[in-house]
Amino acid sequence: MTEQVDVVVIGMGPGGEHVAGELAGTGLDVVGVEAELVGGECPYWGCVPSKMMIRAGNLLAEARRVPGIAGSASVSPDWAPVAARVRDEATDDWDDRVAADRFTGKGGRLVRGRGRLAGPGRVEVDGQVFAARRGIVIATGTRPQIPPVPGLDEVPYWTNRDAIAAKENPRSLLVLGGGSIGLELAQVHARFGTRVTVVEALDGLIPMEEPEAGALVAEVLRAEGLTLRTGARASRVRHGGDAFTLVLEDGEELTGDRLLVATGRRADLSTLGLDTVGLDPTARWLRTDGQLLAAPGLWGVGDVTGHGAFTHVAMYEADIAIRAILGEGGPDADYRALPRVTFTDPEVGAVGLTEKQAREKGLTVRTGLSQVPSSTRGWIHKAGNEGLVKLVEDADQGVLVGATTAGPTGGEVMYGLAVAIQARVPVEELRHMIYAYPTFHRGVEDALRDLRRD
Ligand SMILES: Cc1cc2nc3c(=O)[nH]c(=O)nc-3n(C[C@H](O)[C@H](O)[C@H](O)COP(=O)(O)OP(=O)(O)OC[C@H]3O[C@@H](n4cnc5c(N)ncnc54)[C@H](O)[C@@H]3O)c2cc1C
Ligand SMILES: NC(=O)c1ccc[n+]([C@@H]2O[C@H](COP(=O)([O-])OP(=O)(O)OC[C@H]3O[C@@H](n4cnc5c(N)ncnc54)[C@H](O)[C@@H]3O)[C@@H](O)[C@H]2O)c1
Repeated sequence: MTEQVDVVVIGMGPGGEHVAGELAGTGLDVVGVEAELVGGECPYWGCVPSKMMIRAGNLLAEARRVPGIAGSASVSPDWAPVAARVRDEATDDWDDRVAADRFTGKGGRLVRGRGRLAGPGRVEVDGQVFAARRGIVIATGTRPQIPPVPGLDEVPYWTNRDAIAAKENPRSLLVLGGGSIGLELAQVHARFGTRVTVVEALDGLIPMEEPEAGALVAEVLRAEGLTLRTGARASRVRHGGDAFTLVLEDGEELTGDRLLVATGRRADLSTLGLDTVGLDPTARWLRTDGQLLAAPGLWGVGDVTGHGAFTHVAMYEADIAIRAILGEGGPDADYRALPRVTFTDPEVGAVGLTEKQAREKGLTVRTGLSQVPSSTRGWIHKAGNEGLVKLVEDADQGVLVGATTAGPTGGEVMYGLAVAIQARVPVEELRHMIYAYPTFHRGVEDALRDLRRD
């Protein structure tokens, strides 16, 4: 039995839910297919609960900064309210009824199960086949990429899902991977009293961002008592007597009650029936054009496209696909000003290219750097003022192509620079505008002054 509908969306995470909900709201006959929870990784095991944990950890850190500035404070960390908030407020105990009702309330039809393509314009879910008149959208996200470390597949390691669902914070935690997931969760747990060790294979932390930002975060984490091993590869993992042992290539052995593997994420295209529409099921990402089209009548949005594993990218791409499916047209996807925030403390905001990426593109690069502690606001702020602003200029064009803003509210400070990069505001123009005193974003003015040819 084949059922005719207008649109089928496979995967109802932030990207898929947005496409499906908006299109259903226009009166189209939309089927949303979801194998797990409507809402996807972000609200149940990602952004939202992790940021609740970070909010709690940051409160503890702020309280510990009271001495010398505002008297004294005694802090007794307790994970119970954090775990309760994650259960009760963020995830409804991992129940997606509210999200499912939100979609069906717009007129959409939710089909629970695993969807796969069954030829052009057709999707199969557990034997049920839907033929889509207007289009199909693949929004199936990513899952953790587990590295081939000997022994790892035999031990009960944590992924982000276990870490988010944990009712207790462990006494000690090994974190494999010093990217966003690893560092955000590492710092939170350390602030709650867990002994944390981070092992990162590359030479610095958050290696996809500017090395200055990684070095700054490393300095702060070390000062907070975390043990960091960068440029370190695990050669074996063991588990016994309730403890994990990570053996590094240089022979060092690290132990912990829990092991969190946060070594990146990957899309799994192998089970989506892509071969039935002439696409490569062994590809790393679903390749799309500027309108997010992967093949005639087939769109891809979100993590699965490989343009940046962020909820805001999924939502942005969803909007483009919605317009394309409705035949409204509109500009192609433009990732020049793609913003990222690693929600460590200091927060690391970043947008556009890093200096290295700009040089690899053959641009004539000038960089400018300023330090938050030497700005007026940073000096006033005192404890917890670590941070920097780094700008990357295309010197031939006289415009910024990248920026990093680490520090208190670093993610918010980044916004103005994202506008500058997106709108190609001339650096000369940025140099001659007024920056409110004494804000953290005045560090941008200092960094502009520092722009020089290297
Ligand atoms: C710990 C953590 C913290 C994060 N923090 C942030 C943050 O602060 N800010 C930010 O922007 N991003 C953050 N992210 C990333 C963010 O969660 C993802 O970028 C976002 O969820 C991607 O949305 P998506 O719709 O592409 O995919 P997903 O959210 O992965 O949703 C895909 C959905 O598709 C379903 N699915 C897969 N295959 C099928 C199939 N064949 N049939 C039916 N359904 C299927 C899955 O069950 C899932 O529900 C974080 C991620 C993690 C893990
Ligand atoms: N604040 C945010 O927006 C936020 C937060 C968390 C996650 N995310 C998204 O989720 C994605 C996945 O997060 P992630 O932290 O898993 O990936 P990541 O790519 O950010 O970092 C993974 C890190 O693990 C390292 N690594 C890989 N293999 C290793 C090994 N065998 N041993 C030691 N280190 C190894 C990598 O060099 C890298 O630094 C991020 O890229 C990001 O897009 C976003």
